[in-house]
Amino acid sequence: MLSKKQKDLVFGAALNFDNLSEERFCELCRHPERISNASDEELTGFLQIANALYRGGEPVISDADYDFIYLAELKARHPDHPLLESVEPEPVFAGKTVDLPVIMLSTDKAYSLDDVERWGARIEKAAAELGKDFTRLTFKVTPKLDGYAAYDDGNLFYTRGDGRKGQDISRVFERGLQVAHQGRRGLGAGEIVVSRSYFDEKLAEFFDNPRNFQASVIKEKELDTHAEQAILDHAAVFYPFALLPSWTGSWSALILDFASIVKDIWNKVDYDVDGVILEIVDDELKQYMGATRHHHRWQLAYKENLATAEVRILNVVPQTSRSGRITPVAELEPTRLSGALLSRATAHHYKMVLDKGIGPGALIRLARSGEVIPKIEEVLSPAEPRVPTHCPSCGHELIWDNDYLLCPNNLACPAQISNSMEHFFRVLKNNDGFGAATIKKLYAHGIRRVDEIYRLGTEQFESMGFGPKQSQNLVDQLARSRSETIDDWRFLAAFGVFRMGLGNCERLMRHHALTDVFALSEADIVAIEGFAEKTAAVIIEGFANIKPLFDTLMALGFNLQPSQNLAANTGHPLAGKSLVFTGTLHSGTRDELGKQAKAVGAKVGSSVSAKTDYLIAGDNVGANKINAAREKGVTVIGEQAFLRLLAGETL
Ligand SMILES: NC(=O)c1ccc[n+]([C@@H]2O[C@H](COP(=O)([O-])OP(=O)(O)OC[C@H]3O[C@@H](n4cnc5c(N)ncnc54)[C@H](O)[C@@H]3O)[C@@H](O)[C@H]2O)c1
Ligand SMILES: [Zn+2]
Repeated sequence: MLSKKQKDLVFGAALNFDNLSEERFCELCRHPERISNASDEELTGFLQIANALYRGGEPVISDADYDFIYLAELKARHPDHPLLESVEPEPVFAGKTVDLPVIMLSTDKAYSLDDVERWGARIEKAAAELGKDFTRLTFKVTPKLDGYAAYDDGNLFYTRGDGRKGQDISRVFERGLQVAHQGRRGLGAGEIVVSRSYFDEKLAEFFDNPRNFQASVIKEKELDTHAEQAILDHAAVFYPFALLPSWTGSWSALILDFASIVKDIWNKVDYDVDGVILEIVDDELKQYMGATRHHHRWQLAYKENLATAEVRILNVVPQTSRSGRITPVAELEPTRLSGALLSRATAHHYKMVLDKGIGPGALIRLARSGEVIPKIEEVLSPAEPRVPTHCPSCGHELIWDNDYLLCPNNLACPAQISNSMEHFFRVLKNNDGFGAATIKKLYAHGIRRVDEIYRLGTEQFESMGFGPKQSQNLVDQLARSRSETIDDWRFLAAFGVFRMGLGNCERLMRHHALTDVFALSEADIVAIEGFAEKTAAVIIEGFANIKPLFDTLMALGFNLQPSQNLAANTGHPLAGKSLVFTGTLHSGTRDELGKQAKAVGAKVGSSVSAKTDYLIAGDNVGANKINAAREKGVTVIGEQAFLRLLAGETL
């Protein structure tokens, strides 16, 4: 149950327990996994209450749980939900709100270098649009203070509130709060923070956590004596972001040394820090990029997800995959890791199970990777492994295929057939309701192929034990999956041909039309970059195997979108494009880069015309030249963007 103080925070934030009883709220706190069964009303109610408690200094769940479980659930259900698109408000205490001098937003979050690089690519694009040289931009990295956000305009002091209206808390300066580093007033946005070492030494017995303490500093009522003392001791201060220690440098310097820069900045201050903030130092570009309702596009919070845990394996069970390979799935002592409750992990294959001793009782180290079921990377203490001899699904004898155990009974193995059907709908993506449970039921009623599913009507679904509403929904979803457009490469990938996942299908179809894939020779496939000689024969055999099903489904009719690049006839993003280089380049001479571009099928010209696709602008290019190119409809890109295109990536 919640304490009186916590309940006051909820009511103070104009929330109540109408949609979600207090009991249910507490139940969902204790059992995060149950949030997936909560209704939408319960979920949003839960988030709002948890947020009000967090802002009021009484968090009931960890930040990682909040982000990775509860908020993630809302993101998965309703990516455009208004709660996700605005700043999470602070509860309004009894006082009145005032307009903030500037809008204070939240931050966009990144948890991997990939996320950071995607952000960089957006900045590079914006820079090119403004005719700015990306390589010359300065980036700044500062510690992300985990305190209480506030704004100091030199006259009044405000809380962040909902980002647009906050509360006047000027009183805390009257109480003696200092600006960090004996800074002056009026330095804008920052956070009220308390020294980590001081908190541990002097405050930990009186406050649950620093957040709890920070919230107490701004309370209207008289200050707790410990809080008062912390202010007088200058352990609690207002830290304007402008005074934070920082790293600055170019994008390439940042990316090259990312891990050590982050580590260094992270540990620079003796305050709670929950990440680092990356931003560009260029007012014009910042203004150009602007903000969503939630965050500035020129700023990014990088957080780390370092948690690992030592976990005991309870049992290892074999699972037959779509391709017949047997996956070893370890059942674990349920373990909480950066927010998620994990109870299963997979080993790569049975060879690894044997080599590393992945058996019941083994101790492993798990790291959270963003996948739902993590992979076992490290075995700390091995145990006797058990290797199955027969397929857990069909009972057929298993054979070894290199490192893998394989069920060769692919035509009649229930697991392989069901998983293939499930795979089809999952890859197609434009449908709902054909998950494992549905497919299992269909299999039990004799369904073996996807085309059979497409022929079912509501009556047949009902006769198989689906309710009337669900039956209608399944029929509607089947119709939807045939009427909504599907990229042709995605359609091909849904058949699950060995080695023909989404990436390879897309690559293949930049060169060949869907109807031609069954006539391809090994040489045709090997000629495409990214396909190895060894796999070409397997791929052709795989296509031959799916041909009957493919033809049947095509006859049913799907709304397929042919791939674009057929005309250029090589898969490369620069193929068939005309380029012009200008300005000082750093990664090679104009001639060298031109040659490389030609090698992938680009045409290189010396002056810009309406036929030019890309103007690659190095350093020291005048704005006039860039504007003139743009007026002709030419895309202006920087050297880095060009290098990425050259490497086969898209912008
Ligand atoms: N545990 C819970 O119950 C609970 C509930 C709600 C929210 N949360 C946590 O709060 C987070 C969202 O809070 P948020 O909206 O404040 O977003 P945020 O965590 O992204 O923080 C954004 C804020 O960072 C601050 N900041 C700190 N250092 C900065 C720097 N160097 N430069 C610029 N700004 C800096 C600014 O005040 C800015 O407003 C979630 O990720 C979640 O983890 C937890
Ligand atoms: Zn089998």
